[in-house]
Amino acid sequence: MKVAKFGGSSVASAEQLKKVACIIQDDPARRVIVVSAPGKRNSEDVKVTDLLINLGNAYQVGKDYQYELERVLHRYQIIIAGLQLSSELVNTISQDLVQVLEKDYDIETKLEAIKASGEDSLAKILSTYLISLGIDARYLNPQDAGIILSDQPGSAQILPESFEKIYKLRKSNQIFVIPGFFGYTPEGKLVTFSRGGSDITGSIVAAGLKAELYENFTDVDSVYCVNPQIVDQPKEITSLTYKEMRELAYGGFSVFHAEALIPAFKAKIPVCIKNTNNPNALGTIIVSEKEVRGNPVVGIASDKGFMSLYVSKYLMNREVGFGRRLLNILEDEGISYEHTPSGIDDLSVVLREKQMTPEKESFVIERINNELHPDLVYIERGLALIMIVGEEMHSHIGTAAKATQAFADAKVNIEMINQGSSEVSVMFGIKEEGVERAVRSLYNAFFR
Ligand SMILES: Nc1ncnc2c1ncn2[C@@H]1O[C@H](COP(=O)(O)OP(=O)(O)O)[C@@H](O)[C@H]1O
Ligand SMILES: N[C@@H](CC(=O)OP(=O)(O)O)C(=O)O
Repeated sequence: MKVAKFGGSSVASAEQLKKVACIIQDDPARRVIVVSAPGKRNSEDVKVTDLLINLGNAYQVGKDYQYELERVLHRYQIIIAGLQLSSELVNTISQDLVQVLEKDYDIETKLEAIKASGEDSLAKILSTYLISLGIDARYLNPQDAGIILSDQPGSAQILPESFEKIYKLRKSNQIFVIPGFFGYTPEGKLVTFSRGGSDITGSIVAAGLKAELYENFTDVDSVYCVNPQIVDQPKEITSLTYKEMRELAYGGFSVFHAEALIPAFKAKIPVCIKNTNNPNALGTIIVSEKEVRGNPVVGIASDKGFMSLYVSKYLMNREVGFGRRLLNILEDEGISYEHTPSGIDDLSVVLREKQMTPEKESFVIERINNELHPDLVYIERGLALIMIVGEEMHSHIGTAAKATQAFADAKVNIEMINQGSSEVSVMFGIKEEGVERAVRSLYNAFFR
């Protein structure tokens, strides 16, 4: 049994959904299908999830939301017409959405339900289409599938009791179409994962079903060793380990959600990234262990939007509890941190920039000054992280030297370096404006 997840680009139009139906029909083992909401049809287009967020925002501020509602419904209308399905389906979807808007939910749950309706409606459209082709398919709500999540709206996490429930779906011979991106708390409240979270649903369902394979269909032939938007036609990665993919996804390989690997990894389910527009291409397979490749670096990931909180105090190394008290101040503000490169008398805390609003920033700085009495404290915004990743790095001499030379060649200053103790990755912090130059130079050093 295989679980196939189709991302937003794969379900963006009737033409794409026809390809999806062919892929499902091509392999009888593809028994559970997870779908995203319709994504962009071209670079100027808007994802349905973003249209729904606009609709929710209009509703929340008490604005007339008819325009936003029409834009969402129009996307479904053209898909439904293109698949030659009854226009009744548009009415049902429209009624469902209006019902969510009118229901007596608290505002947070309502916004979550509006956001999740993109996946839900698309799953209904695809299952209806598959039935029209004579396939024994059925829409399955995540609650009925057994997807039970923690009560963290917008960043929910799977609860362990889910997996046993999902396993029961094996009994059926029908093809299930499950909407991705959301689930329910044990109390029955709808909650979503973070953005891009349909990948997580697919991984959870594959783990629960103990599937032989989790196929993740997207719009590229494989995972490339570097973002194809930065380097033209980069080398394809045929196989990589869960650990490598986890690091690369975290580092900015947006092709797969950074949190999506854990369920598949724990259940030892191989993951394959494939192209809906070219399903015969081999794709990229993600497994526990792979053969020795010879190149210590498998991929180079980059991401913008970080900042560093720098704190310096003479004899910091001897002050018991300094780090804990600093991190406590961030915890009190609900801020999570990514890395903490440190020296003898100084410590930097690297954070996602959007967490630190200007109000939080002045409050945090004031508390650090009052409670920790540092010699110096400042914030540097506009940072990017670049990660070079590869399981073979630990047995290769000179990888970091080659990387730092590549930064020098690109005339990019390295602000910080962090090598994880597992030696699967080395992370470099630089100013955002140097990212593309540095990534191209690293690509030349390791792959050309
Ligand atoms: N290293 C990489 N390899 C392949 N694709 C990448 C990589 N880094 C970023 N991407 C981007 O990820 C996109 C696919 O992810 P996404 O847009 O989330 O797909 P989907 O619509 O299937 O969910 C690709 O079109 C590509 O531009
Ligand atoms: N539709 C949701 C979830 C998702 O996974 O989408 P996509 O497959 O287009 O990344 C989002 O846009 O965040």
